Amino acid sequence: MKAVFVVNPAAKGGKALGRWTAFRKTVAFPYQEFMTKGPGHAKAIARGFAAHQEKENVLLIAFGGDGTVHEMIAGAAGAGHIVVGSVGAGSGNDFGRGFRTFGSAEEIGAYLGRRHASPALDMGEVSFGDGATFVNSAGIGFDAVISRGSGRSSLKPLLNRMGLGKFVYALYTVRALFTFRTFGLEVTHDGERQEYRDVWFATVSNQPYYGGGMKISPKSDPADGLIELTVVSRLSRMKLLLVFGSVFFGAHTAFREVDCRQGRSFSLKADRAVPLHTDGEDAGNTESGEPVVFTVRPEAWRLAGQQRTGRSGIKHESTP
Ligand SMILES: Nc1ncnc2c1ncn2[C@@H]1O[C@H](COP(=O)(O)OP(=O)(O)OP(=O)(O)O)[C@@H](O)[C@H]1O
Repeated sequence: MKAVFVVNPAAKGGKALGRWTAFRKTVAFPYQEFMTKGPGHAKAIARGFAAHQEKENVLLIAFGGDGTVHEMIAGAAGAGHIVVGSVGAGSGNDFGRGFRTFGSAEEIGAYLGRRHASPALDMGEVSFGDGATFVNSAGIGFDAVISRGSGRSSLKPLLNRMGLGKFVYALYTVRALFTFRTFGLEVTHDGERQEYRDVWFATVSNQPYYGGGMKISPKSDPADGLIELTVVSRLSRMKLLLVFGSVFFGAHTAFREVDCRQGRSFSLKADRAVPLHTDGEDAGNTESGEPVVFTVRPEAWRLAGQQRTGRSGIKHESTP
């Protein structure tokens, strides 16, 4: 198996480059190296490998954050000869909380030598713009506003350099808490229609974690051919803060204002334009009254190493 590193030198406010310089000295197997030049480049590199099947299978290793591995999986989707691995070198690294990642070059060497499992896992697809994908989660509302604000923040590089990257997220959470306007939502799922009022956010998950370690969807399993919807609605600002705090432990699902559902497809129609995120990256605004469909694409990509999460079944809460 051929090993290819795709390095995002800009991840974690540029710290990833220094980490890569040290990491590459520890690599004791032959490899190819690519440096990404900007948004979309990691996807294009993965697409290039996906389009040309050689004799050898390819292990594509993302060296960066969630954005980098998200792009690489999108580019490699459907190519059976590509296995995707990751070394978490970003600020949030939610991918590494839900999926097995490599901690050292030695581990990658061992994987290449021993041919560990490469399970085929699910990916999410979103009918938005030219079509978007997610491996962790995608959603609309309050959390997407935070992703947008913290992603664009001029404070992010500075706080990242100081090792305080997570503060950017906290800062924008508090800001959104005071400025966000809730919305009405219609969800269609399995031929059933559900209406929600005063919605803060609706997130569709493929794995349990998002937002830098919040366990938003505790029962999500990227190997089950299903995705999970979490809708948070009809909460005061203060109670939302409480629910947000409990998300770190996955305890929020006990609140009656948190509704969880499981399925293969969810159509979400908001009554006003709302920001959308895919894997924590800003994806633009949905249009008022226009449905956005979130669908699971089962066994779309292969992960290097045994999958770490995996349970089945989900508690269906009562709806508001
Ligand atoms: N050379 C580059 N210069 C600037 N941005 C780049 C470059 N290469 C890639 N990018 C972009 O950097 C963005 C952030 O990358 P990534 O998500 O990997 O790191 P992060 O934001 O630090 O980590 P995390 O998403 O885990 O918090 C991505 O949108 C990616 O497309």
